[in-house]
Amino acid sequence: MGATAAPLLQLDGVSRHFGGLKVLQEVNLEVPKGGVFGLIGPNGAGKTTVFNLTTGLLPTTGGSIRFEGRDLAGLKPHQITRAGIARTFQNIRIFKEMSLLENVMVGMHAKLRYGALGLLAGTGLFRGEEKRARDRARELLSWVRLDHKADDVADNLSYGDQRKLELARALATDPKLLLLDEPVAGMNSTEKTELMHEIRNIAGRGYTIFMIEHDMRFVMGLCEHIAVLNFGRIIARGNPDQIRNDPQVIEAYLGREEDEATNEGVAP
Ligand SMILES: Nc1ncnc2c1ncn2[C@@H]1O[C@H](COP(=O)(O)OP(=O)(O)OP(=O)(O)O)[C@@H](O)[C@H]1O
Repeated sequence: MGATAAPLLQLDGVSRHFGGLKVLQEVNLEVPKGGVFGLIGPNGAGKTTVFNLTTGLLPTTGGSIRFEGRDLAGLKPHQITRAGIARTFQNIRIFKEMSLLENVMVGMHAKLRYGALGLLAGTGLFRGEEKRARDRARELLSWVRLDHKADDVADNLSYGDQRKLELARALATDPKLLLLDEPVAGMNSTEKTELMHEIRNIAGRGYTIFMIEHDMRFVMGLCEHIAVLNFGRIIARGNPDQIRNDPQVIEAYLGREEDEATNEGVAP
């Protein structure tokens, strides 16, 4: 066997408790550099908590999280963004009264010398930088096929397009690792197919995608690697075929309420 490359993101024995509630217990997870990695699991399994710990929104109760070999403990969210990790949220957080272009430019402030407010005010001094930022924002919007709506107000977007805008804004921080929390929630099947294509292209540009998603067709169609979380523990890791056929995974999904299992079962 050849040497394996160091993972981009590594969770080592990570736990998170809320009072007596052990939401994550000794989670070990390695997200390799490149491609699309999926984290799945029943509702309440602890998936979003993994993202909240990785992005510094919450401290861990135990264990370590490393990004490019660097321990993230104690770093503030904006420092983690600067280190190269960006995310979207399950509940959309865009500025509805701003244009799409402005929303993406706000995402750039972590990297710009003069800050987003200076940019948006457009007051001359930093025009060169502003133009570059606008061009880049337009380019990122084109990656999710929203560039033709760049000057529209974000409030006018469909729910699916709002999710895509969030994705473009996360890319504006120039991340190496992009965390997507349920990217297709609320999308129709045409939008899902388009987004699958767009995420594949983004990964093809060298970004690593780490995605939480309930839509099994989407996960199985897009992810090279999948980990399954159940009651705060990783119960399986592997490629889509291995996950689909893993008895513990089938049990975790089919052992639940019938209506949930029907909507989200592992069989595509
Ligand atoms: N800040 C918090 N304080 C207290 N409990 C929390 C907090 N964040 C999450 N939890 C609890 O942790 C558990 C796991 O939540 P989490 O959102 O990580 O699950 P999930 O797998 O992302 O679920 P879903 O698929 O429904 O989004 C839930 O019981 C939730 O109520």
